[in-house]
Amino acid sequence: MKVTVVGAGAVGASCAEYIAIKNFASEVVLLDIKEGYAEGKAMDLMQTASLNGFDTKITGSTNDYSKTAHSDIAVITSGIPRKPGMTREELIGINAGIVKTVSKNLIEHSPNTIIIVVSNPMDTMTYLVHKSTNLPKHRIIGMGGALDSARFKYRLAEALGAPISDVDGMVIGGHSDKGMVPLIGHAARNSVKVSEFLSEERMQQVVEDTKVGGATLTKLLGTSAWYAPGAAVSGLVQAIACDLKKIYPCSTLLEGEYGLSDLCIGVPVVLGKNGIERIVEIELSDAEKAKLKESAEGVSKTNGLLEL
Ligand SMILES: NC(=O)c1ccc[n+]([C@@H]2O[C@H](COP(=O)([O-])OP(=O)(O)OC[C@H]3O[C@@H](n4cnc5c(N)ncnc54)[C@H](O)[C@@H]3O)[C@@H](O)[C@H]2O)c1
Ligand SMILES: O=C(O)C[C@H](O)C(=O)O
Repeated sequence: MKVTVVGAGAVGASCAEYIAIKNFASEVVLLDIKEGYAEGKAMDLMQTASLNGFDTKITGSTNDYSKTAHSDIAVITSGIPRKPGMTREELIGINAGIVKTVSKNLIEHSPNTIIIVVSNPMDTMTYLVHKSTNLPKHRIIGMGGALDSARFKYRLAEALGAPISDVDGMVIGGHSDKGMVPLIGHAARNSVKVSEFLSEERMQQVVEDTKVGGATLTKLLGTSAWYAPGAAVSGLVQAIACDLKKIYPCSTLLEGEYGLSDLCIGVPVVLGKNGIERIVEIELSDAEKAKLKESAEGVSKTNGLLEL
């Protein structure tokens, strides 16, 4: 199992590290445009192998895509991150050009690869990969919901005073400050709805804290987060590589599901060896449907800024 990660920055390196530590891939190639950077990150990570007990071989490449040939899975983390006060949507001008070039280069050397898009604004970048390549839809996956759901669970556990392993919750919709739809009505503490434990006000606070999860960290760090994003990507990669058939909310091209079409947005999907093996349509309340529709309108508006 060969995995390529393009963009050896904060998220790309974190993602490579988690993939290696989980020890399911034979090879991870890190590629970056900055001279020597990916090679340096790869060497540093390889020097953790005996300490962390993994056998995955990590190599680096400065923009040489021949090294990525025959990748089963390719992750795109190349592009600029936001600074405090910015929205993800403001990154479109620079990142669209990068994502378009990178996906073209990847497919040239790995025509059968499954692409996971991470660069922001992620839903629009995922849509761009659809529009600019001829990959089938099940092989183009946007990562956002897995991260947002992890943050939702963190906030739920905090509010409940419960261990995170006792908590279940999912965030669908666009990966944006305004567009996320944390499904609080479905969230549970070991099968008991969280509304049994939390007031309406506290639940709303959890929802709001979740939606600004990325912005909160960006303000604290001066750039956007990388540990949880890297871990979330590694979860998706593992589900595909090991054919786990796990459900994650991922950004995928909708063609009528949830009453939406011609955009990529986060909905629950089953991930296995073929990439997105099924879009799962869950029953939503009228309020949740309205929020998803509003979120989709936001994503479509950003998609409208693409030069296709
Ligand atoms: N979808 C998500 O949930 C999520 C989570 C975190 C970050 N992100 C996004 O991921 C992207 C990367 O974030 P980061 O913190 O790792 O940034 P970073 O600046 O640390 O790393 C980005 C890397 O991309 C490289 N790069 C730029 N252009 C390239 C090209 N054409 N080819 C190859 N490499 C290129 C840069 O040299 C840099 O090393 C940002 O757009 C950020 O907003 C998304
Ligand atoms: O917040 C960001 O800009 C990065 C990423 O989308 C995140 O949610 O951490």
